[in-house]
Amino acid sequence: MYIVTAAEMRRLDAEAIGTLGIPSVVLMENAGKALADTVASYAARHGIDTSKRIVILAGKGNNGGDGLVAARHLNELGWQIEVWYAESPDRMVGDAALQRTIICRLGIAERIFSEGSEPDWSGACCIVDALLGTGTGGAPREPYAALIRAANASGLPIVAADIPSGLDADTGQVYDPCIRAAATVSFAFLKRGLVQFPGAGYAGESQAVPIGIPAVLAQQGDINVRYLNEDMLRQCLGVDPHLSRQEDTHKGTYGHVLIAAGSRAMSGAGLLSATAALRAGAGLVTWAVPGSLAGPLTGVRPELMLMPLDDSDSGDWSHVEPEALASLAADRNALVIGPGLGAAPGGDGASWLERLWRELPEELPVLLDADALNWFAAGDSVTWPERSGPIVITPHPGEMGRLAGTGTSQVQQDRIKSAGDYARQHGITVVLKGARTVIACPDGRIYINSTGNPGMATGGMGDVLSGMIGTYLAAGKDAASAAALGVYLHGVAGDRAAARRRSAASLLPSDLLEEL
Ligand SMILES: NC(=O)C1=CN([C@@H]2O[C@H](COP(=O)(O)OP(=O)(O)OC[C@H]3O[C@@H](n4cnc5c(N)ncnc54)[C@H](O)[C@@H]3O)[C@@H](O)[C@H]2O)[C@H](O)CC1
Ligand SMILES: [K+]
Repeated sequence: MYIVTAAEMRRLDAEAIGTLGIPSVVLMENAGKALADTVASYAARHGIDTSKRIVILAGKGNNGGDGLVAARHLNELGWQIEVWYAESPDRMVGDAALQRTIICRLGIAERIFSEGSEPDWSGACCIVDALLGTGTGGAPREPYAALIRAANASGLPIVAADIPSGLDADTGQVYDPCIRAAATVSFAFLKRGLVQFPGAGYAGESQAVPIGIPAVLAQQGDINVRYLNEDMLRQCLGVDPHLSRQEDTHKGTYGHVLIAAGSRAMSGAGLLSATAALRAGAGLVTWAVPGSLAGPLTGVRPELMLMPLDDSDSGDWSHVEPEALASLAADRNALVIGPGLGAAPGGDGASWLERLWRELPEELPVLLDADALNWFAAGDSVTWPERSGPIVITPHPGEMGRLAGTGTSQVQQDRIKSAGDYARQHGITVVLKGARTVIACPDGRIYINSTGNPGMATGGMGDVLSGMIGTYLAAGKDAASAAALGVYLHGVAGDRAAARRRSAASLLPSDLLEEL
């Protein structure tokens, strides 16, 4: 499923009309009919009393035109319709003006909004928001803003056409005000703003509906952001989300993961990551730890191979030589480094990592997480080493902000762009964690995850994810597939664990290990 920006949508729209010759009014008809169908199915599913009026809020652009088509189809169902224009409908042009003429001829009730005259919400059962769509720029101006505020204050369920009015279609940022929709029907393709927060929270249940723009246009048109679900994993990435195994395989088939993680205060981070690697299906997992921790950790997880590295009794990585870790990596299939490492060796973790790069096998896939990212970000160099093996990083927004030198809030303002730009510029795979994790590949492909829940916002969840992706890298999957598979299944495990506990709040990373 493709996810587009407003500009990409306009381009595809223009190609469908100009190159393929599909009349624009046909697209509008399909959009409006899909909007009416969504309203009807929403009303049926939620037991809405449709003997009351449906208020259709229409702007003067084509989004308003879609609303008028929906008004006509809902009128056909025998529902009471009242169209409220944000501004004089005489200002409508083209297809939208045509729809308005039809509405007039049908005698459907229409009013123009102004201060002091607003819909009688008490007589209404739901609202259709067809005020502003992808042709909008900036915060809604008056009188659109007042109408949006009034609609939100009505307490009625709102079904939005294409995007909730007031949402930035490209970034997921919301202007003040923004429609709080119960459902959003997005035409042809999902818009980026619907799958990134806070926008995703304003869109309610969102879905894309076909309106006659062939998907092949998106395929040919360099649209490289996709929604990550099982179909996408199978069809685009060629991976089996159920991880079925061939009979004729052995532990070597599934790879040997080396996890470099944990320090005295955060040994659990390493244990979670290494256990997740096992549960994700690794053939073998070696957990490298500062030597003075090895005693108490021996046997805590019998399947793990524990490899103590000389730490001069520090209990952390400050005195572990990178060359000692690199020598362990020699016959392993992937390295995960970062969870719970603690303070940087000699206060200069970047130099430590540089020494590590020099000694690591050139083709070994490496995943860097947590403290390893902070060590790198604190260094002078902003370039990642050139290696034949892939590099995957799994930052949360704070770590991403430090790496990119921009700060957390800038990252969050446009997560897709932040992760995408960094991946392309540095030639590495970026997993930007958070609600709707973004996976960005060096070749420009981007996947937005569809699984997971807010119960996963708790310390240790990232450690589980890094171990899982490490396993898929060790099993020979390319970086994009390993990252996408790990992120997707991590979310599925979180969703199952939350359902089993009947509580997201009480979810622990260890619960996910049981679900894997
Ligand atoms: N995707 C498709 O192929 C189809 C999409 N359709 C619908 O068309 C809209 C986009 O229509 P457009 O006319 O370009 O823009 P809008 O309806 O979003 O309205 C823009 C309208 O509002 C004015 N305006 C701009 N910014 C503001 C603002 N901040 N505040 C107030 N007013 C603003 C501007 O002057 C315009 O007049 C898309 O979302 C779909 O719903 C087609 O119907 C079917 C094909
Ligand atoms: K809208």
